[in-house]
Amino acid sequence: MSLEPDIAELLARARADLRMGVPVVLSGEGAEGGALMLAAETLRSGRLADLRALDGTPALAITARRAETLKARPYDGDLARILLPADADSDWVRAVADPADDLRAPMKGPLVSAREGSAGLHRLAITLAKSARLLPAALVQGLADPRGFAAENRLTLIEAASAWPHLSERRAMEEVVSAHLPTEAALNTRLHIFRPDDGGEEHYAVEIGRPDRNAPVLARLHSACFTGDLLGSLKCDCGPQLRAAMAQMGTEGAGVLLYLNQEGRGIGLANKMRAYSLQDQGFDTVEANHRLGFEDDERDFRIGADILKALGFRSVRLLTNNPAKIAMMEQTGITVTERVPLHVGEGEFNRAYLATKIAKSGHLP
Ligand SMILES: Nc1nc2c(ncn2[C@@H]2O[C@H](COP(=O)(O)OP(=O)(O)OP(=O)(O)O)[C@@H](O)[C@H]2O)c(=O)[nH]1
Ligand SMILES: [Zn+2]
Repeated sequence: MSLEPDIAELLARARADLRMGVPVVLSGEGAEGGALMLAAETLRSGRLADLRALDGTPALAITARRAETLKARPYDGDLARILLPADADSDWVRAVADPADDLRAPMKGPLVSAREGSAGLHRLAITLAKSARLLPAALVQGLADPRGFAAENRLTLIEAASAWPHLSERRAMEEVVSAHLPTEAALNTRLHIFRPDDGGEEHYAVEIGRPDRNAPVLARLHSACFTGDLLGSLKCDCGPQLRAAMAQMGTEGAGVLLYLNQEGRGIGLANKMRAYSLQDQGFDTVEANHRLGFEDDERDFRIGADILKALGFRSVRLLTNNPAKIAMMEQTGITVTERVPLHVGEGEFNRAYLATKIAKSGHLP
């Protein structure tokens, strides 16, 4: 065992740095060279000035989704590298990253995208910003000697070759603790806390009764929704779905509800509120995610399968209207013997949202 942090620990550190507005150094493979990155959302003018003092032209990396709204050319497929104009300040960078004022001030360009050179480190920078639950946009400046630069400035150094496999794989979920928790749905309820070893989000399993591990269990993969679950928001159906799922498990005497901390379909609460604000401007739930630069669903349901396996389950009767959840369960080795529909809580304020999910996100009516 070494005292040095491993790549998982370095990535956790990099996420915290980016959320504070501290730069992170990236080191690529071969022709990719090295780069300094700053998340667009937390960029401060002093740091932008320091970045400009380095050699070369910085690029603002944005996703192809965001580029589409801005009419910028995504020569790199899934992303565009916008060359930073000489007079651009931190407000300009944030305005490119954040669609809040798109309708009021649509002209940010002309935006010129880079064509030459590698976009590998720009892709890594966007992925890191996303995994820090920030807007998916980052300023990237090439560095000739990433190792030396990181050591000299005491910055976190991320090697692309070791980071990529870690960013696409899941960490093992360890159960930290469980305890009895009588609930309205069932007196015999147990709450299990699961934690990955990379400083990532904890997720919870609510076990109702003592389900047979050798038979399909009535299960629900619930994604955190602070607004719906806790505040009683009428914009979605999450709160009623959470309570109806637990009530059905209580009535049947057994079930397991996984409460996955993937707020806002995996973009985090701040970004979800940005999406809500775009919805107030007339965009639907899918369009709002795209304008922010995200895919419509950034969740990884395989985490739910991992937790089910850790609890000893192999097959489920899944309470859902979302076929993507069933597909991901099956891919991860959990058999879905039955889909149990869960239609509750439709009303005046979420009718259009639920219709959009059926029309655009493949949800079953
Ligand atoms: N980005 C974004 N997330 C939302 C919005 N409304 C609700 N959410 C999030 O969506 C997640 C719930 O997803 P749902 O689509 O209701 O449910 P599902 O889990 O895909 O499918 P079901 O199993 O059928 O309920 C929660 O994480 C909510 O925070 C929205 O307008 N934008
Ligand atoms: Zn909700």
